[in-house]
Amino acid sequence: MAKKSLEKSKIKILLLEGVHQSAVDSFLNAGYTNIEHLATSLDEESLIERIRDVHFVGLRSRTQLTERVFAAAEKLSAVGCFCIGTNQVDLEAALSRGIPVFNAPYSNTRSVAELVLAEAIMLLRGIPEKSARAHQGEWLKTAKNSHEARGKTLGIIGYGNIGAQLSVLAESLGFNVIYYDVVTKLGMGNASQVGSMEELLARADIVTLHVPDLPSTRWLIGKEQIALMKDDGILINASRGSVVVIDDLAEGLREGKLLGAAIDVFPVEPKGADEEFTSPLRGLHNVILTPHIGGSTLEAQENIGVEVAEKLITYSDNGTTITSVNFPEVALPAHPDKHRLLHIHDNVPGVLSEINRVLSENDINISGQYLQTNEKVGYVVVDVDKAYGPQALEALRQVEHTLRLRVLYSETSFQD
Ligand SMILES: NC(=O)c1ccc[n+]([C@@H]2O[C@H](COP(=O)([O-])OP(=O)(O)OC[C@H]3O[C@@H](n4cnc5c(N)ncnc54)[C@H](O)[C@@H]3O)[C@@H](O)[C@H]2O)c1
Ligand SMILES: O=C(O)[C@H](O)COP(=O)(O)O
Repeated sequence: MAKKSLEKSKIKILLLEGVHQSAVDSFLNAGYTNIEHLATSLDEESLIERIRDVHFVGLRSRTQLTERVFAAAEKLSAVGCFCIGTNQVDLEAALSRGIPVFNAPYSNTRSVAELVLAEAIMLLRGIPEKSARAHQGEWLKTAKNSHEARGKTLGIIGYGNIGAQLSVLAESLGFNVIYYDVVTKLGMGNASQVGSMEELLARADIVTLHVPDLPSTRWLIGKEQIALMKDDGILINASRGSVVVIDDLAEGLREGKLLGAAIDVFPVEPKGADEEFTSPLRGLHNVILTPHIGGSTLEAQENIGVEVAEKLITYSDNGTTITSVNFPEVALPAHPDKHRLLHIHDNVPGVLSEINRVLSENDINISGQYLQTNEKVGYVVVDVDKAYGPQALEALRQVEHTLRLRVLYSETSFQD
C-alpha cells in the first residue's frame, strides 16, 4: 500500500490571541481543519497543557513561548508569530529542536506609521489635555504650547520598515526628518541619517522609537537621554516597552522638561482586558497612552492572518522555510511523484555525507537536494524516488546529530 502522510485533518493548529479569521480561512482552504482558535493568550502552565499535541501554534506579542513550553511541545513543527516582533519566542529553544519560527515583517508597518504621525500632530497641539478638559466641561482655548507640524524636526531612532515608512508620510506633511540607525541606510526623500543618537536627541522636536527588542536596545532611553532632548520635546514609543525607562520618562514629563509623550508599549503590560493597567504615566497631561495597538487595525490583522498562515501551510506542505526568522532558508521546487525528506540536524561537518551514505546504501535515487545551514542548524531537503523501506527512514533518524526528520509523501503532505 502506498505510504500516506499524516492527514491534514489530523494536523492540529492552535491559534491564540484572537489571530484574525483570515488565518483560519487560509488553513481551511488548504485542507487543514483541526484548528483551535482562542481569543486570548495562555499563561505558561496552561500553554504547556494545551500544546502537547499541537503541530503548529500561532500567537501575537503577548504569549511567551519559553524553553519549558517547547520542552512540552513534543509534536510542534513550526511557530507563527502573527505580528512583527518575535522576542516573545525563545528562538534558541525552537532552533535547537528543529522548529522554524515565522512572522509578518511588513503587514502592520503602515498602521504603526499612521498612528505615530497622528500622535505627533495631536501632541504638538496639546490635544490630549484639551480633549480631557472639554470632557470635564472646561474650555481650554489657547495657542500656548500649540505648534504646526510644518518645519518641525522628527527624529526617528531605528530606520527599518516602520521608521522608513513613517519618514515618507512625515515629510509629506512638512516635517524635516532625521534618523539614527546602527546600520548605514539610504534615507527616503530628503530624510538624512545622523551620526549618533545623541545628535538626534539634541536636534529633534519629536523623537520616535522604532527599534527591535534586543539586549542593546534595552532601556535605550532613560534619564540621561531625556536630558539631551530639547526642552518641550516630545517622545513617542510604539516599539517595545523595554526600550524606555518609564519612571525616567514620567519624571521628565512631570518636571516639564518634555511637552508630551505617546506610549503604546510598556515594560509590563496587562495579560488581558480584565487586568488593571498600571503605569507612572497615568494621569499625566499631554500623554497619550494606548494599549499596544500600533498594529491593531483590521486591515493589518487581516493581511497578517493570510501572510503567516500561508508561511505555515507552505512549510507544512513542502518544507519551505523562506523568511523564517531563526532557520536556514530553503525552498526546493516540487518534483512531481517524488517523496520529500526534510532532515534537520546540528550544523557540524559530515552530516550531509552521512545522509547521502544512508540514501546510497538503501538504493534511494536523489532527484533534487538542497542544503542550507545557519550557525547552529543544517536543513537539507531531499526529493527521492518512492521505492524504499522503513529501515531507510530509521537509518536517517539514527544519523548522528539528527534533530528531526519529516517525510512529505507525494500523495498528500506532512508526517510527524
Ligand atoms: N506597537 C505595535 O503594535 C508594533 C507593531 C509593529 C512593530 N512593533 C515594533 O516596532 C519595532 C520596529 O519594527 P520594524 O518592523 O520597523 O523593525 P525593523 O527590523 O524593520 O527595523 C528596526 C531598525 O532598528 C535598527 N536598530 C537596531 N538596533 C538599533 C539601535 N540600538 N539604535 C538604532 N537603531 C537600531 C535596525 O538596524 C533596523 O533598521 C519592533 O520592535 C517591533 O516589534 C510594534
Ligand atoms: O510586534 C508587533 O507586530 C506588534 O507589537 C503588534 O503585536 P500584536 O499582534 O500583539 O498587536
